[in-house]
Amino acid sequence: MLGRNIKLENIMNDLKVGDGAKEQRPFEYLLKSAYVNDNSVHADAVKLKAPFPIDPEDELRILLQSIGFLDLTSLSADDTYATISKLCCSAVKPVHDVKSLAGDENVEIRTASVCVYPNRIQDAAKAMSLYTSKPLPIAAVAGGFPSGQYPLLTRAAEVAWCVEHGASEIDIVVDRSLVLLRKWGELHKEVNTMVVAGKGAKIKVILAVGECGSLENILRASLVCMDAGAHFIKTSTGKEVVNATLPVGIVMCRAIKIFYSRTGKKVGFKPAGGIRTYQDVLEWVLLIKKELGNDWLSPSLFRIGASSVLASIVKRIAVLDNQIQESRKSETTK
Ligand SMILES: O=C[C@H](O)COP(=O)(O)O
Repeated sequence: MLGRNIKLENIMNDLKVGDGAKEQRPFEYLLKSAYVNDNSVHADAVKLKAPFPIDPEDELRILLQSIGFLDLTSLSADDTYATISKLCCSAVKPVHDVKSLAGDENVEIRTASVCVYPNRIQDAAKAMSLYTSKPLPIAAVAGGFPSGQYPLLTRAAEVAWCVEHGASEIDIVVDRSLVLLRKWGELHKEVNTMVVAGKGAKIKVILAVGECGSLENILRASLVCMDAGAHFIKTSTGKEVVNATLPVGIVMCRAIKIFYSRTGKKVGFKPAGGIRTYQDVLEWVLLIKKELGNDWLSPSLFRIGASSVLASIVKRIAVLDNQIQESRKSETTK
């Protein structure tokens, strides 16, 4: 038996709220009463759309920091060693020297991890060893990615296999039918089984929000996945028609906040899928700052999953770097 079979109604009775006091209401009550006001969430999301203009030095700092949040991803059916090697090379040296920074600050700019299919884990490990003496974590997708429509036994075995072959982070998918049919006990069991199979690896649970039916389902599924042991909750696989959106991000962050206030446990958040531009990244960073605060602005609690946003960030960094240097020059010649 790979996982502990925990009954949802028995699990949360003794959880604590943030101040250490006992939470009286059981988790099941919280789950049943969890409610989303869709209109107000959508209105809050619109406010995140207009954070510009930002001071160039602040923007540069945020974009450089955001590289460190990236799970630099390649999840294509035609990935080969060559693709993964290129990915790893970009991950360990994502930008050329930024002249407006001190030299040693440049050395620290790397992505949080690389994210690949299980069969490419060893390619990533090999390539990483060629490019750096301090390899980045390798994340693998598993658990019947991207659909989750496979037996739990093989999905859990896939998680264990990935860990044995060198992945320290596993991005698993949920079976969307359990969310749509609100089978929360079964969802809890599935996620917990895969967490246990990961033997301590960081488990990011992908809800595939575009296929969850409603914001309320997303809120409830987020709570269940965290209670089942998810270290991160993640929006999307990148393969759904609708992937990461700001309203969904708000709801998932609020679930993280509720869970934290009940348990004192900080669960991470990973938007992924369709994040393509540096403006998207700025919006997600702002969302985290507003909803969860600066504590979450760290790779241990915030990741961005993206296969093709890095080029946009790097291009913008070069523009800002030039702009800052020009303005420093003109300051000194005054
Ligand atoms: O987990 C990451 C996603 O697969 C990335 O999606 P993307 O290719 O739309 O950036």
